[in-house]
Amino acid sequence: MHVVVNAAASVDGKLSTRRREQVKISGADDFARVDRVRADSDAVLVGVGTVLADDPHLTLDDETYRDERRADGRDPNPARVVADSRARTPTDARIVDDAATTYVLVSESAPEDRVAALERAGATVVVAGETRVSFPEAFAELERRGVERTMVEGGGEVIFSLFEDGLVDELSLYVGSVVVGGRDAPTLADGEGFVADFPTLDLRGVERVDDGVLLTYDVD
Ligand SMILES: NC(=O)c1ccc[n+]([C@@H]2O[C@H](COP(=O)([O-])OP(=O)(O)OC[C@H]3O[C@@H](n4cnc5c(N)ncnc54)[C@H](O)[C@@H]3O)[C@@H](O)[C@H]2O)c1
Ligand SMILES: Nc1nc(=O)c(N)c(NC[C@H](O)[C@H](O)[C@H](O)COP(=O)(O)O)[nH]1
Repeated sequence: MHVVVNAAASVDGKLSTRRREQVKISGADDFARVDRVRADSDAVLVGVGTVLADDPHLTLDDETYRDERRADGRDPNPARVVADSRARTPTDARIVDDAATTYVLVSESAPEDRVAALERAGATVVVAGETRVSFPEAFAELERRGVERTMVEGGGEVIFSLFEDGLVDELSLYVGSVVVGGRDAPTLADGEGFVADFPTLDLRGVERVDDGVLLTYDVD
């Protein structure tokens, strides 16, 4: 599985506020770039924290990208994937609607009634890991279902885990010209944090976009 992480952070590295309320960090050009990266992916993944905070739809905004994909014999929108160990995704979340295939990755500890409710709402549930989603296992299953390229749109807990598992191939970080602050505000990589063996990156590009900077990296 090729994994591309994309996020937008404030200059102080925050993805949202201490209240976990969404902040519009990207401008129009960056959101247009995000749409292109989505269009080039088989799936777009977020954590359930992002679903509960932002209720994202994760489909393509630009109809021409859907037309391109149809012409290539692909689904018009990439699949949507939620990492959701305990199946907390609300059945009326926008990510569960019928605009695209939705996979909910859960652990063996997910309550059966929640799993059944998500399946009834049209989601495909993939069980991987005992108490927390195991990304290596879940990605192997997604690959069996034809997902070879996944874009990850956050949040900080999921991004940290993917770095911890050594699964990230590329990172695009848009740094917006704003200060959010807050010691408890989500950052690009939260989780437990590393104390040694920090993942290192190769800086591939630096580009001014809107009034911020787009940094692109390959992960070693
Ligand atoms: N600026 C951006 O680019 C951007 C992008 C996405 C989210 N956000 C913000 O980030 C916040 C949400 O991020 P978050 O860090 O709270 O949540 P998250 O989206 O990273 O989801 C975390 C949840 O995912 C589930 N999960 C399942 N398996 C996991 C695993 N192996 N490792 C880690 N988590 C696993 C757990 O239930 C966990 O609570 C919101 O405030 C949102 O607005 C910002
Ligand atoms: N690239 C980016 N720039 C931002 O400034 C910001 N706040 C997000 N946040 C990611 C988050 O999950 C968003 O909610 C989805 O990018 C919305 O996706 P939809 O339009 O609903 O498909 N992402």
